[in-house]
Amino acid sequence: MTKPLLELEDVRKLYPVKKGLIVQKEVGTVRAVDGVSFQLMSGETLAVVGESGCGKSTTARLAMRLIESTSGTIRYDGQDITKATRQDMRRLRRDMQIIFQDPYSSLNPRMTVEEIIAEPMVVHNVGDRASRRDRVRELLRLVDLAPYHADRYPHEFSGGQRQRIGIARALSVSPRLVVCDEPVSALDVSIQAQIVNLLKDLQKEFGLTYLFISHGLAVVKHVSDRVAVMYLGQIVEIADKKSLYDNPRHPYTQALLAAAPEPDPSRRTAMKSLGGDLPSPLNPPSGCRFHTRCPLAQERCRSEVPALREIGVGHRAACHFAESVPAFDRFRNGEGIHPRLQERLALYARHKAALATASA
Ligand SMILES: Nc1ncnc2c1ncn2[C@@H]1O[C@H](COP(=O)(O)OP(=O)(O)OP(=O)(O)O)[C@@H](O)[C@H]1O
Repeated sequence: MTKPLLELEDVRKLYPVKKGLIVQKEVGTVRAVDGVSFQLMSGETLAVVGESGCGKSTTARLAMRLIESTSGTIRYDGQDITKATRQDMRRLRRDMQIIFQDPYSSLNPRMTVEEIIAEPMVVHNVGDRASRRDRVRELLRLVDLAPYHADRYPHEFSGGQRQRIGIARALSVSPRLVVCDEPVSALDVSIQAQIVNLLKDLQKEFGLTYLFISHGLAVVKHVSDRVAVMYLGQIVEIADKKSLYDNPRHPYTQALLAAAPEPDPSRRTAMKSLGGDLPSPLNPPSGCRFHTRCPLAQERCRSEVPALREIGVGHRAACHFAESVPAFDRFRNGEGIHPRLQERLALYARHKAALATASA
């Protein structure tokens, strides 16, 4: 039986908002992450998906304790890291590495590829100069680059190659947990699949555990074992991949699936046409946070907060009507679909058609 490598229990990150020129007064709180709980099992990939601003990156940074949580417990390999000392954290950081979204800005342009990849080994005092040199070349081969690339600079590489360098750097200290913060979002669609496949191969070879952050469900379909969907700082649905894609129970997950069948750049506009703007985490709606955009919302959704409850084996959703939300298969075929949602989908289809005409 596998053990959780990472556990978050009711974790919150609140940012006070202050105003005033001379005397600063607290005027509100941004609820960036608001009561998030999940377990990430050793060797699995959990994808955290949601629109921009829903708190995915904050969750990732909290998990690695790159930022301090306001409340809640974060356990890494059974140890509560919110209470870990600096020294403990230094040791643990070697075990948890991060791959960033933008391969253009995350590599220091003044450093050679060798220096970039070796940097975590230097920071964590791993090996001597000669062994680090060998390790860099071995890592370059692992990510399908050539050993002679070690002496070059980042600007000499394409986006996909730079991301391979970022991956080699993360793996240089043999971590167990790798946080992948939108690692393919900045890349061409044709390159995305190559990087996703590389990450999957490396996971198999080294038994890595991935926390994979993405704003689109299409990207994580091939890489994840389980998926958590976030909305305004909270997880609204979490399930194994098959249940989530075949039988999404939260109207927001359904909207994400309907609006973004493939990773295309018009996605965010598409979400707008599905149900208004994303509310601010500074002043989130009462009751169910999704009620202001939900085509199925009823009176109680405005006042009663839905719990994230079990609706199937390992499948949890935070919707008062999770059991009665139309099944996605029928939904996809246009039958049994709620009229208001149908209207929104028609609007989306018109919007896409208009985009296609405009770009023709
Ligand atoms: N240091 C900060 N101070 C105040 N608010 C913050 C801070 N960091 C993040 N936030 C807010 O917290 C919310 C969640 O941010 P976060 O970056 O985690 O979202 P995200 O889902 O990762 O979005 P993106 O995909 O755009 O990175 C946002 O509304 C953001 O503006």
